[in-house]
Amino acid sequence: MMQQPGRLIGLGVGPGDPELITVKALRLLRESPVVAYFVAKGKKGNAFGIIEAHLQDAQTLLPLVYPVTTEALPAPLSYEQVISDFYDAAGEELAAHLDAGRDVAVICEGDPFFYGSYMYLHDRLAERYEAEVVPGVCSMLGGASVLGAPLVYRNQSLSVLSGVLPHEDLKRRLADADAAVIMKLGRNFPKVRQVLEELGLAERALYVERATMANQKIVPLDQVEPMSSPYFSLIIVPGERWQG
Ligand SMILES: C[C@@]1(CC(=O)O)C2=NC(=C\c3[nH]c(c(CCC(=O)O)c3CC(=O)O)Cc3[nH]c(c(CC(=O)O)c3CCC(=O)O)/C=C3\N/C(=C\2)[C@@H](CCC(=O)O)[C@]3(C)CC(=O)O)/[C@H]1CCC(=O)O
Ligand SMILES: C[S@@+](CC[C@H](N)C(=O)[O-])C[C@H]1O[C@@H](n2cnc3c(N)ncnc32)[C@H](O)[C@@H]1O
Repeated sequence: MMQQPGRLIGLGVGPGDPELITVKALRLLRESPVVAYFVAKGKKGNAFGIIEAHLQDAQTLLPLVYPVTTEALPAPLSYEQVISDFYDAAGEELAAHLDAGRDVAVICEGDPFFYGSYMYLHDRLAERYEAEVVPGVCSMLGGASVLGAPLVYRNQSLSVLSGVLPHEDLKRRLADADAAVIMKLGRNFPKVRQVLEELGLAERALYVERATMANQKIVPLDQVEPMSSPYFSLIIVPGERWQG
């Protein structure tokens, strides 16, 4: 008899505070024989840290270690090719478990479909296997809550921007925004702050590192050490308050 394949599950585990995981994510995490997670080389993994207390001995752990995040690559290697090969290999690793009939939960910090690596596995596997995605509280909402910053009033629109954008692109998009969230700071922080200053937005902007995590840090934007900003930080430019 053909083995019934396992299910691929993208599990959002929230922005850091272990209590911000959903009841559904926790149930599916406990029920999954295989738990996969992305992690940078030499790190523990932010998503992993959120859920590790719930793991049981019988569960198989599958760390998916990024071959590169910020390191320069020797020619002829390109970042895109290395990353794409890595996702292909990770997809096949998961497929072996799914073919053997085992469900695989891929845990994701925040929400799986909001800049989450799970998306690249989903794109590779969701047509071959049954896939379920459980949304999570994303970092910008965790960030807004700890910063005490209502994001958008009435008919304002919110722009979510990547700090990786070049200076001029970022400036144009921010100049047009009612309210904005800027993700992916890290080495991009000095450029992002410079753009906010040029637009006169720096005073309205709020900065947080590792929002809702145990080592969360909120620092006034003008006091952030330029090269100390971690990748897991973001900036919020809240919409102008509506005096309703
Ligand atoms: C290259 C760079 C550019 C960029 O962000 O675009 C980039 N990651 C960078 C840095 C970095 N990444 C991580 C750390 C350690 C953090 C720590 O542990 O403290 C550091 C910092 C460091 O190494 O110093 C870990 C990490 N990253 C992702 C997850 C999984 C997840 O969140 O799901 C986790 C682990 C989560 C966990 O631990 O749970 C996910 C993504 N990271 C991507 C790209 C995309 C995948 C590649 C692609 O397809 O391009 C994707 C999927 C986002 C996307 O596609 O949007 C940027 C350099 C910026 C710069 O120039 O400074
Ligand atoms: C690869 S994306 C993952 C986003 C995640 N899937 C989510 O739903 O928020 C990583 C970026 O999300 C932001 N981020 C994720 N978690 C964060 C947190 N707890 N505090 C601040 N920023 C965070 C940072 O801007 C970081 O560069």
